[in-house]
Amino acid sequence: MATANDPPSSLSKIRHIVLVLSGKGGVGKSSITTQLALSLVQQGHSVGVLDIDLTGPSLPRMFGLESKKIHQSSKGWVPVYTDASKRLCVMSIGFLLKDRGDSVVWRGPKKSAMIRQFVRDVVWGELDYLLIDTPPGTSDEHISIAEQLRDAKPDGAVLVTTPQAVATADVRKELSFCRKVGFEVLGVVENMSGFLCPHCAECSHIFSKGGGEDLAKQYDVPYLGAVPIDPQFVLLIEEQHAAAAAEATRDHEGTARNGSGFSLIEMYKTCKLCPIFAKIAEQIVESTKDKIR
Ligand SMILES: Nc1ncnc2c1ncn2[C@@H]1O[C@H](COP(=O)(O)OP(=O)(O)OP(=O)(O)O)[C@@H](O)[C@H]1O
Ligand code: SF4
Repeated sequence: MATANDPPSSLSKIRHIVLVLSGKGGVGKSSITTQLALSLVQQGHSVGVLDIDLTGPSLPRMFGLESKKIHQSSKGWVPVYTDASKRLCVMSIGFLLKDRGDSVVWRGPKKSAMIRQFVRDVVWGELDYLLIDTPPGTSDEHISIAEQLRDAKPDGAVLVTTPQAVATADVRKELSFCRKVGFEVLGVVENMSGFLCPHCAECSHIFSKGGGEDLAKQYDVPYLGAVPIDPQFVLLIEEQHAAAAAEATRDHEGTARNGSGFSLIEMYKTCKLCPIFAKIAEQIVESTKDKIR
């Protein structure tokens, strides 16, 4: 018989659970989660992505799924699949809002209840990786997810920072949070580490550099790599957004639907950040391969 301490059965067929955290907002946590998911899928893994940023959910847009809604099955909420191959699915509060512009202004208990539902009532099925994208800082959402995952043995957390001292200072708080709640730190990623010129692929370090690597050394945690700002990645997301909007309009008008033809998984292969993330994903696979949940 299941007891209160048993891990949620919704997570029982998930091999690895990895959280993505950052101390500061806007450092690119959702972009990192998205690209990590795409890289893991390209390497043959099945991936689910849970967005617990309840006040600023950006994953539906990142994955071109803004017009999608969640379906309820007899077993619970069915996440949204990005394509017919069913290798990548996403769950976000963004799919539950009536209007994309609706804001979520909730106190702690309501947020905790929502996160509990996201962990327990989603039909994730069999997955190699569940990536959990969190809001910045160490807020109600973080405490709730730590409580919900207490018995589910998550593999650990990836911390995202930008190179500047102000961002790395905030990541220190995140490191201390991970230690308090028992999340292993799988590594630090330094995002927005230089600017990739779209013309010649030269990387200019417009901010300082090396803050993420220094932090990793100081705290004796793995450094997973530096990710430059790539304007092509922003264009890719915009292009996908336009394709998804056109598809939603066709649906609305009742035009025969054959999909937008845009596959983020395929298109991402053309992005200069793709090989960088392939290496980051390989390191995460290596560090989690012997962990059994
Ligand atoms: N390496 C990158 N190259 C190009 N654009 C990037 C990169 N990283 C992030 N961005 C862009 O910066 C913006 C903010 O990124 P993102 O939404 O991922 O940040 P976040 O840390 O998740 O924000 P929030 O604080 O809202 O959770 C987005 O428009 C994203 O496309
Ligand atoms: S990096 Fe090279 S190609 Fe890019 S803007 Fe500068 S000079 Fe021009």
